[in-house]
Amino acid sequence: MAPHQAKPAALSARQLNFYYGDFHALHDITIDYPDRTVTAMIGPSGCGKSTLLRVFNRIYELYPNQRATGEVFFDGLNILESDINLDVLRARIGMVFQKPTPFPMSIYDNIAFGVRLHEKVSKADMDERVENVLTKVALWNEVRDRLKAPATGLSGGQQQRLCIARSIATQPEVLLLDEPTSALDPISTARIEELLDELKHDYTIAIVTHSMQQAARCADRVAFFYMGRLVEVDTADKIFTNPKQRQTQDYITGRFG
Ligand SMILES: Nc1ncnc2c1ncn2[C@@H]1O[C@H](COP(=O)(O)OP(=O)(O)OP(=O)(O)O)[C@@H](O)[C@H]1O
Repeated sequence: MAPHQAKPAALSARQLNFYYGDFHALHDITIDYPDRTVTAMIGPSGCGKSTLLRVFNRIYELYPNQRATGEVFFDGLNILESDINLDVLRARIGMVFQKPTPFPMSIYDNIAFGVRLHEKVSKADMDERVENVLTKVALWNEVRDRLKAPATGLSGGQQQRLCIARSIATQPEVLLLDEPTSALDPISTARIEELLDELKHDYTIAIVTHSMQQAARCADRVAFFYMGRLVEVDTADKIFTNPKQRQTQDYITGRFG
């Protein structure tokens, strides 16, 4: 691939609208998430960042009166179509939430649980899978001697790395991260940011963040949202040095939000 050739989109929304009952939360969102790229989603509280992430794995369908219109393409399919297998979709598009959400089970089983739902894996292969993903998230050395201990005994930063490990254990193609470091100390935050840099070689990543510094450090592309609309999306460099829209400029320089 030539250095400046655009990467194909792993995930694309087209004319996407989202409603909480009568409230129209997302307006005509059209955006591409290029393959194996980190896209940060920024914007003031309530602008719709988390709502958009929740559309991408159709988690909103667990709640009544929430609906999306438009199209979201993933691997050639519109994933908003009704005949999509949601278990498979959620294994292929993994999500990590703001607060670490380990299952109330052992460190090992936190990872093995999701894998067992989707695949028949021998004990030896499962052991290898667990070691592999824990190594990827730089947690293996910290937990290798207590894999059978409850995950809830880990620190917040370790729990969040475990949740990322759990998401990648089912070998997704896309990772959705909703403010994954907002509850973490600076050292755990730095480790997760380093991790994103590693993971983007294998996964397409969309991360919601309130930290401009984090977006600048981690993201290849940045999308700025305001009041349910996508104002602009561009390379991180352009958004932070020369955005096209005045609203973006105002937001990144702290004039509002
Ligand atoms: N369950 C819900 N029912 C009704 N309205 C909702 C619901 N969840 C979110 N909203 C509204 O949808 C809009 C977008 O919310 P969303 O959580 O996506 O914003 P956000 O940009 O992620 O905000 P934050 O940065 O504070 O997390 C807001 O106006 C919010 O009040």
